[in-house]
Amino acid sequence: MAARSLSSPCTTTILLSSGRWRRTMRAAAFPFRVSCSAAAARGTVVIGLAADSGCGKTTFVRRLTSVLGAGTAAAAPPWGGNPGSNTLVVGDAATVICLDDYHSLDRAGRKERGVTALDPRANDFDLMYRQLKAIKEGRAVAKPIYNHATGLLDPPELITPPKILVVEGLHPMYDERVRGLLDFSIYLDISSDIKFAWKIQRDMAERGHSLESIKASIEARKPDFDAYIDPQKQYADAVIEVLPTRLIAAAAADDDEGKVLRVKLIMKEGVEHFAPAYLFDEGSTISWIPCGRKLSCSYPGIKLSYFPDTYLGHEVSVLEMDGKFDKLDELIYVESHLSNLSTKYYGEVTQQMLKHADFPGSNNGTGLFQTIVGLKIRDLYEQVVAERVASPPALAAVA
Ligand SMILES: Nc1ncnc2c1ncn2[C@@H]1O[C@H](COP(=O)(O)OP(=O)(O)O)[C@@H](O)[C@H]1O
Ligand SMILES: O=C(COP(=O)(O)O)[C@H](O)[C@H](O)COP(=O)(O)O
Repeated sequence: MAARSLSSPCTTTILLSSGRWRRTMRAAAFPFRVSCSAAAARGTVVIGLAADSGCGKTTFVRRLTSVLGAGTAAAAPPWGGNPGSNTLVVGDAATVICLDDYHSLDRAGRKERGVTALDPRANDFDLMYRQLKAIKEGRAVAKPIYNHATGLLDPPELITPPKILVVEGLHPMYDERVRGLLDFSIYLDISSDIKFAWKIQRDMAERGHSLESIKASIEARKPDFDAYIDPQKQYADAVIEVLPTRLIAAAAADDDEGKVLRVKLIMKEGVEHFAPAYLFDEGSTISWIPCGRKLSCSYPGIKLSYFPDTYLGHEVSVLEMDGKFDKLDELIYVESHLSNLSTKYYGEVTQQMLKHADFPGSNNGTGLFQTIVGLKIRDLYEQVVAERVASPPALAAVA
């Protein structure tokens, strides 16, 4: 079959995964010569998104790819790919890979050994590191696929270096070497009761699991979550923490099944290319109830806060929103009091939120802060590229 070039100008070698895949690759091969774009040759910017299962990674990724891929094709699986692929390609702007693809044990293997998917022994961090490093340096890789439908490891798929690579999953910040490749990292910290409500609703509705089996799986995973997933938040540049509301008395809030949320955007100070967003006055401590003539609020209202704090030993700025919006278009009133949003035009946050009003969390701080983080990531990428254009890396670094 004739070789096809995906794009020009630079041809790369493919970094294969294990010997097992090497054999599969020879048989199936990829019917094209692999190339990378000039932007990728300058180095891919790598973003890590960590959270436990059912904590909203997929939902965040949908908002993020909308911001990053504006004006390009909608996110789609790789060209000619495996239907079991977990990868999303957003034109040449961004690619999102799921780190579940680096499970070294399939579902049966985990069962046999009595380990969960959260246990590092069920994951191949050496391969994860080698392949992410290769992509960051502008080389394509043949990444394995973990098929969530079958629980098996499928033949690999080709990942060419995008401008922005988002790696989402359970462990993007667990391995020191992988962590060192991240240009920016986010952790979604969802308090237990809310996480359980989200996961139960998703796994029953979309995955056909029974309530009992979901509860059993949550219990079985808890020790590994505490040991291997939760500690990653100390490394995150931004943490989105989702907590029960403080606007309603605890008992009444429980009855409401966590429908009103208090959400914190915890932003590390001193991170290169990342200037934390703020409310009214940078560095000050503010508490603001915006409800009134310009913002409609039904019970229990909305409270926004902004303050400096320390988080796991780091200086941070925190934006907090408790409550929910009644009318999303009125969010512009709140947006106009926020600064350092990295928007390209007035009202871009509100426009993004309106565009995806049907996504979960669009009426509260989860959607608002995910959108803001998405804009900050776009801005970080643009700053990195501007710097590289001004001072290109040595050719040896990307060869
Ligand atoms: N901000 C949110 N508010 C309410 N429900 C949410 C929110 N984010 C996610 N969910 C729900 O939680 C479930 C899991 O979300 P998902 O994005 O699939 O998580 P993950 O990819 O981390 O497993 C989905 O059913 C989704 O609707
Ligand atoms: O923890 C996760 C990630 O899931 P999510 O996509 O919810 O973050 C899954 O349990 C494992 O990857 C195993 O998958 P399975 O249980 O399907 O074999």
